[in-house]
Amino acid sequence: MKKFDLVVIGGGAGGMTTAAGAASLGAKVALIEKRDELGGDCLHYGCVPSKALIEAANDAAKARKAQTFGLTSTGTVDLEKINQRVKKAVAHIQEHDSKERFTDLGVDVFHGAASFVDKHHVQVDDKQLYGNKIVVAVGSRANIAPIEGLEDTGYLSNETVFDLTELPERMVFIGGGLVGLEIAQAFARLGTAVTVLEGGPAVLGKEDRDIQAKAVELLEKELTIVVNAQIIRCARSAGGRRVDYTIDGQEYSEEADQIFVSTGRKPNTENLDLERAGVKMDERGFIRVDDTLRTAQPHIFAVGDVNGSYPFTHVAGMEGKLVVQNALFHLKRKISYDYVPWNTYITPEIFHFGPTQQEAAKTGDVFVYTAPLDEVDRFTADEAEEGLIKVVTNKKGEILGAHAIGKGAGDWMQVMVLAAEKNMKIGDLSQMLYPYPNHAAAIERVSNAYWRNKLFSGVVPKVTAKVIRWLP
Ligand SMILES: Cc1cc2nc3c(=O)[nH]c(=O)nc-3n(C[C@H](O)[C@H](O)[C@H](O)COP(=O)(O)OP(=O)(O)OC[C@H]3O[C@@H](n4cnc5c(N)ncnc54)[C@H](O)[C@@H]3O)c2cc1C
Ligand SMILES: NC(=O)c1ccc[n+]([C@@H]2O[C@H](COP(=O)([O-])OP(=O)(O)OC[C@H]3O[C@@H](n4cnc5c(N)ncnc54)[C@H](O)[C@@H]3O)[C@@H](O)[C@H]2O)c1
Repeated sequence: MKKFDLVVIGGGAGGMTTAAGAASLGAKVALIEKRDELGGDCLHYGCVPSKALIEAANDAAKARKAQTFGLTSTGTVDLEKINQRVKKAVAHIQEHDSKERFTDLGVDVFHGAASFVDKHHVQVDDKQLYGNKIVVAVGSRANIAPIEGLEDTGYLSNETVFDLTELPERMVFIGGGLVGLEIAQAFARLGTAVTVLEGGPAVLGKEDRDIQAKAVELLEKELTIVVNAQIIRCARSAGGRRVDYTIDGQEYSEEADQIFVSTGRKPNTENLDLERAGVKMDERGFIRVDDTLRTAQPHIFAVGDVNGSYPFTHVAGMEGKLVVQNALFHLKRKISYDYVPWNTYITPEIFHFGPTQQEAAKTGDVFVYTAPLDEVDRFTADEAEEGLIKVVTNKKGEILGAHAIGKGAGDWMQVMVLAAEKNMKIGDLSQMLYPYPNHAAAIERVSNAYWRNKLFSGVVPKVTAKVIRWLP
């Protein structure tokens, strides 16, 4: 039997970061992945294909609009070719996440579904591996809502949608979370008539209210969003497929060629035999961890989607890095989610960092600085003026939260994370130069609003006026 300092189960974002980090420090590491390729959901069925599809859809939407800005292009869509482009992006990144890269680092890579034999032994196919420490990084998958007739009617999920070869004329999306909205808008931009049926009272409910309102206003120009929709059944119909639902007891139906289901995620913990290792799960099957990411067994850790914290690739990576230190050096470093930003890749993008205005207001006095993007020259030049930026501070001007919706916001707002981590104040952000005319000047604009409030109202202008008159 092979013995390892660290056995990592799951070769996605969390598992790969952990395995690579531990091997680079000299640990003897096994990485077990049940699929043929490493990379996990993010690479194969999540972030990468969805972002490639979004980019292609935005190109199609631009091509269709071309005449309005003096170009000619039809914007005709060939979904098979578009999905080839998506697969090319996946294949390219796969090279970086290849088995060879990990074996070169000294990691022993095993393919097969792993399960626990006991607290230190893991079974993969006919092999048993011993792990002094073990990291569970098995991720999550689509949690398909139990809807009458859905299985027989047939549906798409994030695992099958990128194999479509024909663009559907009409699509219904059940579930308006991040997965649903990003892909729904991409199809709308490719030319599909899209309806999103969301069971809850709102979409993008975690966003700042002004950002959410702007996002919904813009999305509704391209697709239909129905909230409080209680799905009762799906069925085949003469026109293709049908979804029946109620709102406040009133029954409605939506016809579609394809139904896409994005009703949340569930952890991949069923077949791991975690109870043999004494690892505890919550009622939904997510692995319980403490703030050092240890499970009920101090030598077994859980990172990424499977621990139910923040289901993002960058969080899985952050957790993996912490676990390398805690597992190999017996440390008790605590995870902090204080500086976790996320982007919603609808168009225009949403950037989210820290508490929203509404959340921060519950904890004390807050100051809010906002600017609409139509006041920032580059957005005007790009004809992308829809959007806004909002920064929430305490009374000292320290950044609590930063939120934006606008073209490329997920990139140009990144500096806000650094500013908050380094305890910079909003005023500091107007002290750096912004090469004219970049999009990040939105941040300059909002930080200038801070100085305008501080300096140019109240007593300061009265004093400076006197000084100016007094000087020769
Ligand atoms: C459509 C979509 C778009 C997304 N877009 C983004 C985005 O833009 N940005 C972002 O930050 N996040 C995004 N996410 C979320 C992101 O994909 C996840 O948060 C991330 O993949 C979690 O990484 P992980 O390592 O925990 O799990 P995964 O990446 O899922 O990796 C888990 C791995 O474990 C393997 N495995 C499972 N069970 C076993 C077993 N018993 N034995 C061996 N191996 C096993 C799986 O095959 C898989 O390869 C998106 C998700 C979806 C669905
Ligand atoms: N840009 C990104 O970083 C990105 C993109 C996609 C996904 N993700 C991650 O993946 C996670 C999962 O996303 P998701 O969209 O699958 O899940 P989610 O939990 O974010 O959204 C699921 C939605 O489906 C709705 N729903 C559930 N059951 C329903 C039903 N029967 N009928 C109608 N609506 C129903 C829920 O109310 C919810 O709004 C996200 O939380 C996010 O962290 C990130």
